[in-house]
Amino acid sequence: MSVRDELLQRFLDAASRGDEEALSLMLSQSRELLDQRGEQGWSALMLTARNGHYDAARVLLSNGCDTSVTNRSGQTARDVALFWGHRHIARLLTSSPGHHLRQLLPSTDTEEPDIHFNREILDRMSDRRSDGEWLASRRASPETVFLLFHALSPLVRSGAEREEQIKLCKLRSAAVQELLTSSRTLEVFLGVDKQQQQQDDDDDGMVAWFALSTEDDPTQLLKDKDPSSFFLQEAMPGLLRLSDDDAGVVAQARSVLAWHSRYRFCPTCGGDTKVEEAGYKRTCLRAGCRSLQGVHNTCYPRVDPVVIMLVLHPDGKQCMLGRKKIFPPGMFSCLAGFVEPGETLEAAVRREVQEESGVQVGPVQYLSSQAWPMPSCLMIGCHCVAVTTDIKVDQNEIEEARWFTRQQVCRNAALHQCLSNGCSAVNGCRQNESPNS
Ligand SMILES: NC(=O)c1ccc[n+]([C@@H]2O[C@H](COP(=O)([O-])OP(=O)(O)OC[C@H]3O[C@@H](n4cnc5c(N)ncnc54)[C@H](O)[C@@H]3O)[C@@H](O)[C@H]2O)c1
Ligand SMILES: [Mg+2]
Ligand SMILES: [Mg+2]
Ligand SMILES: [Mg+2]
Ligand SMILES: [Zn+2]
Repeated sequence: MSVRDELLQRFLDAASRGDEEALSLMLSQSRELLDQRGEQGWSALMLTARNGHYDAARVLLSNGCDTSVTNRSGQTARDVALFWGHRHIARLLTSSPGHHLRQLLPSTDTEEPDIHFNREILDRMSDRRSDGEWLASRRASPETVFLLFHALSPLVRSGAEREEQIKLCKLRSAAVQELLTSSRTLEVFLGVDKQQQQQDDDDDGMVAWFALSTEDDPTQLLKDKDPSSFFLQEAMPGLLRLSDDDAGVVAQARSVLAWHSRYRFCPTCGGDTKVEEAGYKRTCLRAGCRSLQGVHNTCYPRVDPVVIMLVLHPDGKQCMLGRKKIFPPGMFSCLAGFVEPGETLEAAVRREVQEESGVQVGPVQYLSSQAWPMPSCLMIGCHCVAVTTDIKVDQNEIEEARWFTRQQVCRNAALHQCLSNGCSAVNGCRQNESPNS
């Protein structure tokens, strides 16, 4: 027997006996022993699992041994532990695969980021939605703010400070009298100004905000109200040009209005509906409809959960970005996809990444979320770590996906910033550079 073989035999014997001290000492002198295998392909970890030596198994794990290897019968150390009835060791080995991958996930101990569409300047005061008297008094108050929408586009004007920025037109009661009484107007109570609320806790002092959606031809409306105002043409990237305060209000208003525009009839029986709760409910008008018995989510504004994930390479130095065919040239983004019924966020992340890029994902970690009012998604941002690295895009949805280094992404972060601030040169920026350039 060679010196090497003799050393390996002594190492495997120590594992069989559960001699932690001997294992630690031998590993400190000769690390390559860790995953070496002896007769029938048995590793030291398998031998500790066979003989129920929990602490010795932990010594091997803390040295980073590979839990996925199998012996000649195709068993992993966990299989061996289960076969011999050592369930505590099997549990130890269950929590270990992917442990080193989990360490690649960033710390979750960070502040909630200030993301476009997420700022809430209004207290929604949902308890007031059925208080007709109070709503009528707010509607009539000269302080009340009305936002006007047509075909889901808000009425805006150019920002004073920066040319690329746009501002919501905040109309007062006198300017919208006609609209308020028109059957072609839909009204949604959005809430009251949080800042004003803090200064003045008298109910009448509250500054209420409403969204009004009009079916009327906007040309005439604009001429009457404010000649410098206009209905925003395209939601993307138009809505990115709003300030964070305005964007938060639009996220709420646009999502609710989009729901009204798509759910005019009862989803249960197809009957006509009436709007209730200040724009937050549609109730079926057909007597006997099942939706009138008990509480049904079909009567309330819908939100579609979508996972959006940054896939980290197992080397910890790269991440995956992809591009859809419909993206402007040069634009890459995180992969994303709708959560399906009966699915957890983690499962949705793994499935969408696999479908779109062919890459298998291990650990998944939630980061933060974003309201996405096109028309009404909740983007659920996650980090995850890949356990395979070969990319094979689905070709239907994703045209290309690649691994990018940290430097490549950082170089383009400035461009992203530029996009989220509503840079007027967005198209130029996106076309001129890609994360790979
Ligand atoms: N990086 C991004 O891709 C990104 C960024 C910001 C926002 N979003 C939003 O996320 C949403 C989902 O992303 P995706 O398009 O990659 O999803 P996806 O990968 O699940 O694919 C979309 C397709 O899934 C089907 N689908 C399944 N459930 C659906 C549902 N509830 N509504 C609509 N279609 C459904 C449709 O065929 C649709 O074409 C998009 O609407 C987009 O507005 C995506
Ligand atoms: Mg997708
Ligand atoms: Mg998909
Ligand atoms: Mg999908
Ligand atoms: Zn019905």
